[in-house]
Amino acid sequence: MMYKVVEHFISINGEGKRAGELALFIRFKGCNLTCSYCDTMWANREHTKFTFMNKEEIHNLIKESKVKNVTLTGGEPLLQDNMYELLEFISQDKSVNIEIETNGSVDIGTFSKLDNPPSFTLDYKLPSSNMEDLMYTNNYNYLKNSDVVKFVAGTKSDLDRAKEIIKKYDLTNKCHVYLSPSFEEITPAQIVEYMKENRLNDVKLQLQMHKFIWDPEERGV
Ligand SMILES: C[S@@+](CC[C@H](N)C(=O)[O-])C[C@H]1O[C@@H](n2cnc3c(N)ncnc32)[C@H](O)[C@@H]1O
Ligand SMILES: Nc1nc2[nH]cc(C(=O)O)c2c(=O)[nH]1
Ligand code: SF4
Ligand SMILES: [Mg+2]
Repeated sequence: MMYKVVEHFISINGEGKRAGELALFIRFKGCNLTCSYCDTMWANREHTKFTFMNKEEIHNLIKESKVKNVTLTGGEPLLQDNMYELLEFISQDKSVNIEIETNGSVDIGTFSKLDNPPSFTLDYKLPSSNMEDLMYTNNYNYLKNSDVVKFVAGTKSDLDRAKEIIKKYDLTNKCHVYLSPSFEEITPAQIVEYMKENRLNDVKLQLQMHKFIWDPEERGV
């Protein structure tokens, strides 16, 4: 099976549990959502060029990189045909930590049953994304304590909704919970204020570190 890869690069992970650590990023083409704030819409467009890679080539890329942390992102990585087969293959290599950035609309149930399952960073798309209706909340039954549920907020009402969802599904007792500003739509300080006012314990503010280090529009960093 072949997978559509639009870019791969080594950087520090700007997001997630391993933020600040080196990671190899593999970005897959295409997405089923159109979030209002998406910073990688280019990867989702029909005309965007890609390279077909098979599972052995992807595993070789990982081995040759000599980087332990691998982030599969996109686009929506879990929508590639036969993603299960790729994950089954690369997860046999216990020397790598696989993280998957996924949008919260795709069922992660089958992937979480792998022998050595990857860590998921599962978004819950808030109202200002315009994608909330497509969230598949049954996924919260499959969360492991190494996973993350992430809320990208652009408004105060987004934060209210995130608070409700965290409570409704008891997320802080199931996994890590991150709140992240939709870049330049709300300030990190406003999120911290909200966390203080609402005593949001066990929730972490997360900033996209790479957008502070490099030009926020730059690709491949
Ligand atoms: C580009 S997405 C790719 C993976 C998957 N489609 C998803 O949405 O999780 C990777 C992460 O970047 C976040 N993101 C995209 N645009 C952003 C923005 N403008 N500000 C903050 N985070 C953003 C997404 O919410 C997601 O957590
Ligand atoms: N440095 C860096 N860290 C990231 N963490 C998640 C990313 C993504 O686009 O999914 C990303 C990215 O594009 N760059
Ligand atoms: S789900 Fe992810 S890749 Fe798709 S539009 Fe939203 S942020 Fe962009
Ligand atoms: Mg995600």
